[in-house]
Amino acid sequence: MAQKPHVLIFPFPVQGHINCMLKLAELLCCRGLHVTFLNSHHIHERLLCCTDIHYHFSQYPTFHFETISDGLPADHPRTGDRVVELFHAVNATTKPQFRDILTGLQFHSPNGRPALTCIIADGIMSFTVDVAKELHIPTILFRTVSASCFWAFLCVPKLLEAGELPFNGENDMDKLLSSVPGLERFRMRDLPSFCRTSNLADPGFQVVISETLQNLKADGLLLNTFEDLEESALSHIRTHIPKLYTVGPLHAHLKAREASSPALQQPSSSSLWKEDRSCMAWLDRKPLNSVIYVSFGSMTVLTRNQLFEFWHGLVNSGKPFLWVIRPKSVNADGDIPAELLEGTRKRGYMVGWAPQQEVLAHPAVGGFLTHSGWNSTLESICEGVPMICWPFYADQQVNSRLVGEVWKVGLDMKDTCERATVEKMIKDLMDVKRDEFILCAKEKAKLARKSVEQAGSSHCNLDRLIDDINMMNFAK
Ligand SMILES: O=c1ccn([C@@H]2O[C@H](COP(=O)(O)OP(=O)(O)O[C@H]3O[C@H](CO)[C@@H](O)[C@H](O)[C@H]3O)[C@@H](O)[C@H]2O)c(=O)[nH]1
Ligand SMILES: C[C@H]1CC[C@@H]2C(C(=O)O)=CO[C@@H](O)[C@@H]21
Repeated sequence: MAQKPHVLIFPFPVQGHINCMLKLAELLCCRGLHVTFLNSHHIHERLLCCTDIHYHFSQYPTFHFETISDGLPADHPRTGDRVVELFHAVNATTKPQFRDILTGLQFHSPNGRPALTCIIADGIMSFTVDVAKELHIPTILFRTVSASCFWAFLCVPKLLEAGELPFNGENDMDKLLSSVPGLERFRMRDLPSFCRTSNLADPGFQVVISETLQNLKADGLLLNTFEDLEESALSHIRTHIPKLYTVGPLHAHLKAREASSPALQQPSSSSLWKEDRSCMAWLDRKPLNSVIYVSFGSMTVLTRNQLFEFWHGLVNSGKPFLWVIRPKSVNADGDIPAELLEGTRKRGYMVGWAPQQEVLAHPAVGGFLTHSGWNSTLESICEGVPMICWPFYADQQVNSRLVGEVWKVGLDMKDTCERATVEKMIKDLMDVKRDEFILCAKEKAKLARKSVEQAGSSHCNLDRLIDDINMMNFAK
């Protein structure tokens, strides 16, 4: 009998990409596939120190970790404002090492793993396709952003042709885009932050656009979304990439799988910071739907002014709040006004990192003030928790527009965090307009659950992906 396929999964080395690609890895292992998960040394050390990931994955004899350099020194902050440095380092250092690793895995390895069948690599590292092609290994790319964001990136050449880009200052920020199908509900303000430059040679802009166009060369594209959520963007993408697999929300997909297989362990954390679980006991003492949960993800950095505007807004809203302030995520020190300390002592709770999925599932949580990272957005949708969005960078500007304007499951606070706005939006989300948001949020949560159940679209698409990988294995 033929051996099971062997897939190399290779994420871009940041938290938001690791989380969903590990879930995919686990889903493939559940189906008996061999998976080698290629982490940066830096990420891997952090996972080992903050989680029980090794123990968790030891339940899958077909799973293996390998590591590679990300090219940056250990003390580099790897934050969103410095992501271009990470791109350059990966290209200069990781890319040549990747070729060596792939060559090593091309044939049966001494520890019994079969030769590689295919690669599932992060779509922001399209060099993987070129290296794999040289070795005749098929590659499916996994882009970890929303389909809508991916579509917006794909449309950039058309937006340039039509003169809607490049960005020409703050004037046209609120005009609806009109030249490209599928972007009718988006303004310049809602395009990925990398588009906010008049310099077409800007390194951030260059990287994401050229990477997106390179994605068309792969043998398929995986997205962490589901058909009912982003129908329009998906149908447009399919005109360029017919082999498209929507298998999300991956965290819910894995949860559903685990619920139906009692032998499997509960999901494991893949956090790069130690989760402070004391917030769960704090939530247990709060009334139903009363708490606003605040987190800006793993890459956002706040100025002192932004920190204090949010803080005043939260305290002035009068609502209990649970706020994740990641270590080293605020560019500020100095004194804290007494009224903020007092308001926090009465109603607030702060942690350095939280078990976010559990927090969002807690009955006391009534709203989420988020940076609109795609994982956070999907996690909130799955729990039916309405959002206030304050996008920081990259795809987040697109996601927050989806939340506020397309799905109507919350409010888009984009480009301001003035304290009065924060206070008003919290009151609107938690009280004044709560019913309308909850109605839409519950509906989306239902659709998300349906997509990952037996016969749901994401469930079927995962089957199709595995069938296609099996075909690649036979053709090897
Ligand atoms: O206290 C916390 C805060 C976050 N998380 C988890 O960390 C992940 C954060 O991911 P995401 O919400 O996507 O944000 P980023 O960390 O900022 O992720 C990067 O990757 C995402 C996927 O491409 C992009 O959408 C973002 O813009 C990009 O910054 C989520 O799974 C959260 O559950 C925790 O477990 N505990
Ligand atoms: C690290 C960030 C820059 C590009 C990546 C991305 C993408 O388009 O794939 C969007 O936001 C972040 O997840 C990534």
